[in-house]
Amino acid sequence: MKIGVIGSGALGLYYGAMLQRGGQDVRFLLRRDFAAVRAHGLRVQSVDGDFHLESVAGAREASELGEVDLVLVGLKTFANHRLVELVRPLVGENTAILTLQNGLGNEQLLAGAFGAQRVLGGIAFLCANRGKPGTVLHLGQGNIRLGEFAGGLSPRAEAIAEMFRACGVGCEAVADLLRARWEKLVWNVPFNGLCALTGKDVTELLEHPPTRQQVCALMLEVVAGANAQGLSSPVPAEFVERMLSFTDGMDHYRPSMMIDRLEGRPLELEAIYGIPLQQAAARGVEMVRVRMLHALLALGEPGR
Ligand SMILES: NC(=O)C1=CN([C@@H]2O[C@H](COP(=O)(O)OP(=O)(O)OC[C@H]3O[C@@H](n4cnc5c(N)ncnc54)[C@H](OP(=O)(O)O)[C@@H]3O)[C@@H](O)[C@H]2O)C=CC1
Ligand SMILES: CC(C)(CO)C(=O)C(=O)O
Repeated sequence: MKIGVIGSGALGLYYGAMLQRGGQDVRFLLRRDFAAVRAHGLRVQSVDGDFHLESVAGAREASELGEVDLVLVGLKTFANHRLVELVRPLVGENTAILTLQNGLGNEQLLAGAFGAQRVLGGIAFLCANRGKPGTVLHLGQGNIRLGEFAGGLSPRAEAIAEMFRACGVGCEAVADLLRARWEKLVWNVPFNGLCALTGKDVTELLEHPPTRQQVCALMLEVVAGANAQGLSSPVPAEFVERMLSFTDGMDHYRPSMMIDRLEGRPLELEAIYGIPLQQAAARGVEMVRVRMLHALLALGEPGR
């Protein structure tokens, strides 16, 4: 498969590298890493074993990548105002577009520009950070759950999931993408925001009983928001316990929103807070703690 990666940071470089190592024809839209990758290839430092790709196809302009079978989107959502123009040159008659970004609203944006039938979304359970230029750090996890924006289990989603698995990435096709997106928000809403706001990592938050309790309360609010959306089946309250014990297993992980705040970049507030708050409120669920967290995060944004 010809695959084009738009947004080649921690997530885009990691999955793109795995797919290339597994035999796919991958090309990357590169910015910060362009010169390093051109000179030395791409290095993946991974908990599953390091590897190096000597020859990597990359360009600084999307128009140089050519049409592909599959576009993988790994932009931060705060760069979504550029998303459509960056993806457009890669789209041919049969191109599918898979966004692995966090939060809500990304598939809608792509569907509005390219048609809902082209668009898939994926939820990445990945802990990856950027290393020095030309290097990506895979700290843990990596499984993906992906599905059609239009809903239902399609042969195309199954085939893409199979391709990821063949390249060493755990991947499952799901029929209800919206449910999977809300489940991911159960993790992202408390941890991304609280870590960005406090400068504490996930382990520090969970080892302090009062903040653990707040994490839990935030998760329950998101579950209530999710269950107002008419999902194929409700997200059970026990899901919160599962997310907490999953995170207990992470060793001082710093979510990317925390790193963005520490490094002075904008935060993915609209996709992870603004749109979920609107969608929950539209169905009669007011997520009060989430609203407070969103307000405090927005207050600290650059330029405010
Ligand atoms: N990192 C992770 O483990 C996970 C991330 N996610 C989600 O995946 C998405 C990507 O996250 P992550 O990889 O961490 O983010 P990064 O900041 O590491 O990567 C984003 C990439 O997009 C590039 N980019 C931004 N604007 C443009 C533009 N106008 N033109 C070209 N490239 C551009 C950046 O360029 P430049 O090289 O100049 O910085 C960077 O390479 C987010 O939605 C995140 O929430 C989801 C699960 C796990
Ligand atoms: C839940 C986690 C940390 C990794 O599985 C993640 O995907 C994220 O940072 O968004």
